[in-house]
Amino acid sequence: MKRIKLLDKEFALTIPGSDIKKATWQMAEKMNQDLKDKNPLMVCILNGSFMFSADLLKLVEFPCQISFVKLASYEDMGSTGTVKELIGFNEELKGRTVVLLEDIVDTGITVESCVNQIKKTGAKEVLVATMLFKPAACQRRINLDYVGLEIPNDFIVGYGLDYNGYGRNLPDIYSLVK
Ligand SMILES: O=P(O)(O)OC[C@H]1O[C@H](OP(=O)(O)OP(=O)(O)O)[C@H](O)[C@@H]1O
Ligand SMILES: Nc1nc2[nH]cnc2c(=O)[nH]1
Repeated sequence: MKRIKLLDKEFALTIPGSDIKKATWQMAEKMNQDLKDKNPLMVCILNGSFMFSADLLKLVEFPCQISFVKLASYEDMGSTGTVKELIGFNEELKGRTVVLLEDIVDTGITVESCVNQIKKTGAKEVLVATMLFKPAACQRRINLDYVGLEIPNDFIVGYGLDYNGYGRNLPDIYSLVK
């Protein structure tokens, strides 16, 4: 099993990029059926979702607008429990179908906070797409409309996810070696 070192921590390859690619195709296929007449606003939640959003959005075949928000709740290797909004929405969301694009739903705190905020704007519906989901870590009752891969409750890096800013560019996903 391939291993890498980022700062003081060691990580082992657990999800190859080929598995991520396959899951992305499957999500896009479902979205192409569900969203073709909805003219959605696709919202990439920065930073982590930049790679997933770019790969997914190249595969969508329906008309859509694309925007970005920047939220942060994770520090070092754990959730702080609060979501900081670093860059917010500037679009009119009233009456729109909004699709949030996340790299990972872990505790669910980030996505829950974002969905609640958008609902208050009068959006018609808010859908959530996440490449990765940790069911064993999730502390919130949230509806996930599109899930790429369910994963164990381990700290991971790669494909947008970082350890103190490092590792986001890796095309595969690596798990912390304890
Ligand atoms: O379900 P949760 O426990 O809320 O965790 C999920 C969030 O954690 C990561 O963001 P992070 O706060 O690390 O910011 P980043 O995207 O800039 O890395 C990830 O991109 C999600 O937005
Ligand atoms: N890097 C990283 N960020 C996260 N944000 C929420 N869960 C994780 C995780 O497992 N790894």
